[in-house]
Amino acid sequence: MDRRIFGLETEFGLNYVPSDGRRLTPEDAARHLFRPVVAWGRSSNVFLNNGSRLYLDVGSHPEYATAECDQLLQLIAHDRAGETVMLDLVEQAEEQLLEEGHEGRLFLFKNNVDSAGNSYGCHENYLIPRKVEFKRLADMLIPFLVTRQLLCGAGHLVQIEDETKFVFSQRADHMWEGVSSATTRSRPIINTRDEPHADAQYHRRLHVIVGDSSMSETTQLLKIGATDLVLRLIESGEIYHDLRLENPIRSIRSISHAFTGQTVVRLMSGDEPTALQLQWKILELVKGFVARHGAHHDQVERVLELWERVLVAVESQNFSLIDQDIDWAIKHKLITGYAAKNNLGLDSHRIAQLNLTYHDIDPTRGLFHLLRRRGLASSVLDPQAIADAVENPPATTRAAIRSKFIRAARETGRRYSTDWVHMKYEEGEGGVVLCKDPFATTNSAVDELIEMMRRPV
Ligand SMILES: Nc1ncnc2c1ncn2[C@@H]1O[C@H](COP(=O)(O)OP(=O)(O)OP(=O)(O)O)[C@@H](O)[C@H]1O
Ligand SMILES: [Mg+2]
Repeated sequence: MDRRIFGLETEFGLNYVPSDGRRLTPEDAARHLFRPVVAWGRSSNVFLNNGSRLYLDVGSHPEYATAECDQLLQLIAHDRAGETVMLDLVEQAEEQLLEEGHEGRLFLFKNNVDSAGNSYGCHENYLIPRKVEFKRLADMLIPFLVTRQLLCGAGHLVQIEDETKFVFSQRADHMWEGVSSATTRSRPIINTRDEPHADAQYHRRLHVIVGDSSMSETTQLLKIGATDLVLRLIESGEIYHDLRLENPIRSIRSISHAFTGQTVVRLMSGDEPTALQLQWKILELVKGFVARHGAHHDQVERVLELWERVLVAVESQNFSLIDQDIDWAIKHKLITGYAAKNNLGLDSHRIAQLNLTYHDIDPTRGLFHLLRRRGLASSVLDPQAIADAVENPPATTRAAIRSKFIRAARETGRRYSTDWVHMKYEEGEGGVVLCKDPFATTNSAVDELIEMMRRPV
């Protein structure tokens, strides 16, 4: 697939810390956070002008799902825009709370585990051709996803047999199955719920729920860029080695916990490569594929260079090669440096605090953002691209149609509703348009609805 639709869903951790001793339950804090959203859209589940979806499910983890994107940097910009949207809500909520006599701060974390041990996700969505047999795709993709934590884990602290250890991944300990249709009860690596948000005859939406959220744009680039390349290789139908794992869930955990890349993973074929060897093998296959077919976008070389550099860094245990680029390595340097300087064990409360504050999305408070300002963490985007993505949809996908529709409805004050594929005008003669093609940027039937809205009822 030459052009692919991508979307990223991020659930945030939320914490309210009162300075007047008056606590709020997480649900209450989330409700306060979403008050302006409900005022704007009469619901806690809305689509914004930039084509994204902002919502609060049951519970207290606000979610931002990017609009459909078809380019890597565009996707990263739209994901970062979600942080800006959330920060704006935090500011409004804190003011409102103060007016009601609550003095305190709201914290939002782009991480995957809260202090009570609950996990929440960062889901990746990839449009794939229906004709690729799903079982074959999953068989090939899962070995990559299980070992992908070497490339893009967010780093975490886990207690293993009385010892607190630094591990690769936040999500690894919270995955329970390889492939299934559930997302919460039994968390699978790949979710098979078949909702393509596109023409089901030709397309599927692959829903990957195993990934850690990324603070670093560079890590995000590698995470999505490498996965897209592996998907292209699978989609091509070219020969691929049988790398099926005997026990993906056992492997994902042991790889994360060992934090060496040297964990042996048993394959169904009987082979026993290490996690690193598996990654080298997949990188070699992808490089061969790119050499034969050429790069399909201008970031491919950058993705391959980063991918290789991470594997060299893990193999040589020389993390300085990647400690400005990859979340786990940036965080590992921060934590081990601080622990050594202050003579603290990894089980110390202050170290746990660093592990959390790394993910605080507030640019003045969050440790990742602090490191970036000091030149100790790289980025890939021009900040203007993020500001643009807060206001505007990707111009190259269906999000442009949705955005135009929402703007017109709000300008005219008409009643409307939308989801990923439907645009519905709910007044007068009204009507609903199904926009099945996620690559389309215009739709004449939607334009007619807009015309209708502009006419007096
Ligand atoms: N045809 C498509 N192919 C791939 N991704 C798509 C397509 N259409 C929309 N998306 C993306 O899929 C994501 C859907 O997010 P949403 O949160 O609505 O997902 P969901 O599957 O309904 O999950 P849940 O409601 O359980 O969180 C968005 O990021 C969106 O941009
Ligand atoms: Mg979602």
